Amino acid sequence: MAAHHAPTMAVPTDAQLIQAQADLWRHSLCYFTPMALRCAVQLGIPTAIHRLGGTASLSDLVTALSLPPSKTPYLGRIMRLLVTSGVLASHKEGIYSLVPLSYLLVDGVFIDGEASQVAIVIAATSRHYLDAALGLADWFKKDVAHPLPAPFEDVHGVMILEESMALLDPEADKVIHEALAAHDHMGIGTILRECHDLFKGLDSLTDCCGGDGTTARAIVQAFPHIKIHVLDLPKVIEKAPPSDAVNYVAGDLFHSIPAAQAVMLKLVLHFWSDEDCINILSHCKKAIPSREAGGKLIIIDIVVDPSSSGPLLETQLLMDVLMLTCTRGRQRDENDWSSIFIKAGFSDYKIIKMLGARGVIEVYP
Ligand SMILES: C[S@@+](CC[C@H](N)C(=O)[O-])C[C@H]1O[C@@H](n2cnc3c(N)ncnc32)[C@H](O)[C@@H]1O
Ligand SMILES: COc1cc(O)c2c(=O)c(O)c(-c3ccc(O)c(O)c3)oc2c1
Repeated sequence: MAAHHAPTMAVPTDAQLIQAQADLWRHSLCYFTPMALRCAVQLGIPTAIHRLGGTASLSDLVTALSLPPSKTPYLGRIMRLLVTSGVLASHKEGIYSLVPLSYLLVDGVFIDGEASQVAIVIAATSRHYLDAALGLADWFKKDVAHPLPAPFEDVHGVMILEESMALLDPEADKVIHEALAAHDHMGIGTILRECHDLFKGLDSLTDCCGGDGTTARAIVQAFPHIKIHVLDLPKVIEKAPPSDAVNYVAGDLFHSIPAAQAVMLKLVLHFWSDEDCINILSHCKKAIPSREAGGKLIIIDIVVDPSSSGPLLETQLLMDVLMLTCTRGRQRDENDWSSIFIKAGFSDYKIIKMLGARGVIEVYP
C-alpha cells in the first residue's frame, strides 16, 4: 500500500491563489528591472536628466538623446517601471528626476574621486553572467572533482579575471574588469570618514590584493605618515599609476605578504574558498606583529546578517549567488568568519562597523 502522506500545506484559498499568482509573475519577470536599468544606462538617461538640470520630461529626454519621437510612449513605459522600482523618481506626472542610486550612474560625477557605477550595471546584465546563471541547474547535477569549477567556468571554460578570459572575449573581459574596479573603489571615502580609528596610530599597512593602489592612495592622503605596501599580481602592478606615496609589490598572496603592522584584505576573501581563506589568513598572520605590538588584520567584506530581513539581506544573498556563479568563494556570516579566523590561528576579532551590506572587521593575532 502506498504510504499516505499528510498534506504539509492546506490547499490555498482563492484569495491566496490570486496573491500567489501575482507574486509568481513578479518573481518570474523581475529580471526585466535590471534589463530596463541597463537600457536606461545604455541610452544615457541618468546623465541626460543630470545635464537637463535634475528633472526631465519624456520629450526632453527623447530630444536630448536623439531618439525617434515615435518611441516616446515606449520610453514612458520603461521609465514607469524604473520609478516603481526606486531607480528614478517622479514627483510630478511625466517629470523624472534622479535618486541617489541613479546619481551613481551619471557620467562625469565623481564620488570620492571615483567615476560612475555604470560598469556594475553593464557587467551584471551581460551575456556572460546571464549564460552562467542559466547554467546553474546543469552545474548542480554535475559531480566534478575538487576544486569545483564555478558555473561561469563550467559554461565559458575560463574563470572570471583569468588571463585567458581576455583571449576568449576581450570585450566581456573589459566589462568585467571595469565592474570590478567600480565595485572595489566605491566606498573607501566612506570607510575613512566612518571608521577613522581603523588606521589611527598605524605606522605601516599592507593592502593585500590592493589592485592599482586607488584605496592605498586614499588612505595615505588621509594618514600621510602610514607607510603603505600594495601587493598584487605582477600584471596588475605593471599597470598601476606611479606613486611616491605607496610601495608597489608585485607578488602572490599565497607565497609572501610584505610585513607591516596591519594587513588589509578589502573585498578579497569573498572570492576564495574557506580552505584558500585559511591559507591566505595564515600568511597574513606571519606578516604582522603580536596584538600587543598593534598587529591586526583589517577585513572589509560582506558580513551576511541572517537575522535581518528586507532589501539589505537580499542584496547580501544576491552577492553570494553572484560569487557562487562566478567564483569559488562565498559571502560569509559572522559564524563563518569567526570559524576561518580561528582555523588560521587568530585569537579574537571585532566587527568594528557595518556600512550597508559590508562590514569592517579587525582580527587580532
Ligand atoms: C576584488 S580585487 C580587490 C580589490 C581591492 N582590495 C580594493 O578594494 O580596491 C581582487 C584583487 O586580487 C588580486 N589577486 C588575485 N589573485 C592574487 C594573488 N594570488 N596574489 C595577489 N593578488 C591577487 C587581483 O589582481 C585583484 O586586483
Ligand atoms: C555589486 O554588483 C556587482 C556586479 C558585478 O557585475 C560584479 C562583477 O562583475 C564582479 O566581477 C564582481 C567581483 C568579482 C570578484 C571579486 O573578488 C569582487 O570583489 C567583485 O563584483 C560585481 C558586483
